[in-house]
Amino acid sequence: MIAVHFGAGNIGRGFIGKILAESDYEMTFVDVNAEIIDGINEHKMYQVFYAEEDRRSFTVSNIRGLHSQHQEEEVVQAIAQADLLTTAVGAHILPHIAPLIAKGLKKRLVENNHPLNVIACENAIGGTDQLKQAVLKHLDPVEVNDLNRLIGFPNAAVDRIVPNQNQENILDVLVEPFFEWVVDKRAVKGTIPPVEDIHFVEDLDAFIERKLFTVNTGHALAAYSGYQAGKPTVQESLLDPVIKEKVLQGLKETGQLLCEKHGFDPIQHQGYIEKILERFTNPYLTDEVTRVARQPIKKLGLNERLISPVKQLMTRKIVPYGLLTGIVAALQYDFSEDAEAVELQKKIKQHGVKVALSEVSGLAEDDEIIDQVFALYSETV
Ligand SMILES: NC(=O)c1ccc[n+]([C@@H]2O[C@H](COP(=O)([O-])OP(=O)(O)OC[C@H]3O[C@@H](n4cnc5c(N)ncnc54)[C@H](O)[C@@H]3O)[C@@H](O)[C@H]2O)c1
Ligand SMILES: O=P(O)(O)OC[C@@H](O)[C@@H](O)[C@H](O)[C@H](O)CO
Repeated sequence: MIAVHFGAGNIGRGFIGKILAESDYEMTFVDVNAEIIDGINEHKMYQVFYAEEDRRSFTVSNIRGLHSQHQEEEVVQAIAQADLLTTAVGAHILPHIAPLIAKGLKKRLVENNHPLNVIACENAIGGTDQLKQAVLKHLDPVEVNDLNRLIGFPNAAVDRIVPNQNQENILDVLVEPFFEWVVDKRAVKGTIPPVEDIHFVEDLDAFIERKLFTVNTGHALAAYSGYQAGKPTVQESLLDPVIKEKVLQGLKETGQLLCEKHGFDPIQHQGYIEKILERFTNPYLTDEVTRVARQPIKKLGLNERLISPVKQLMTRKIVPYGLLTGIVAALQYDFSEDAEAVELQKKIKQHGVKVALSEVSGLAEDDEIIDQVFALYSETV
């Protein structure tokens, strides 16, 4: 079995690559990073280490690398023959890889009648749908018809904390032991050759909102508050009782939404929150706040971890002050090495908080959320 995976970064190597290789897939990693691709082709293996006392290690082998810009023909050929296509590049990169994926799928539709599934393993609601829409732009009506018959685009939720790496060998990855990969069963075409650790579900919406609005909302609250308090890592941020309380408040608010909307049991959900806080404070991981806070413009999007739960709670007549305060902290994230943070600060300076938030979130300028955020923001300056 052959898997083509776009994005040989932290999640690509530390999560997707490991799981697929363990299920006997031959992995073709596609990336723009020549150093990583050359390393994969030179060593043909790497190690995944678990962030735990025993530091278990796993060898991932049967891998090769292709450069997405310099080896287009090889990538197209690989897609034409693949049994599974996955991505972990960042949701904002999906439109950039869509043309090459489309080329590969066009060739495949001519040469290969076997169904194929494409799974975007990104932190986004409907990440695979976004990729499919971007791919469709490059196909003619007959190809679209064939694609809809033979190519599945199931959405997915992926969960494993993989921080920025500092390993001696650039291919090796230190990851937390916990992981969860949940895929929407309803959108699968044909069958995906067995992958032991994929969990197929009929109700992905509940799983993905639970993950994004707990793990990623909690993470974002910890990182933006931690950054404001001068903490270098998520681990250190959560040692501060004031920051921990802010995270707990926000997760209490998203928890209320998730339990009401999806019927999660409140006691079990509390257990889920506690387990996540334990994961955030894993002493064997060093997770920089600037990784978790990265791309604040994306994170302030309408369907994202902060604005979406606030919007849904406000529709239910609940004003979630913990999350609103988190949005203020995100608006104040001014890390100079993060291009989106720089752009956001520029927008705020030029147009003010209300216009800037409206632009990045897609909320109308007179939306109640923007008024609430503005009031809280004004108290801090
Ligand atoms: N790291 C985590 O803890 C974690 C956990 C769950 C989900 N995710 C999600 O996984 C995705 C990847 O995150 P990551 O932490 O692995 O980031 P990363 O930066 O480590 O990896 C992204 C990889 O994509 C590559 N890339 C960028 N543009 C490309 C292009 N045009 N073509 C091919 N490759 C390209 C980069 O070179 C890099 O190797 C994101 O959507 C993230 O939200 C991350
Ligand atoms: O990857 P992002 O930027 O969407 O979010 C940063 C972190 O919250 C995220 O990478 C988590 O570590 C991950 O989602 C855990 O499963």
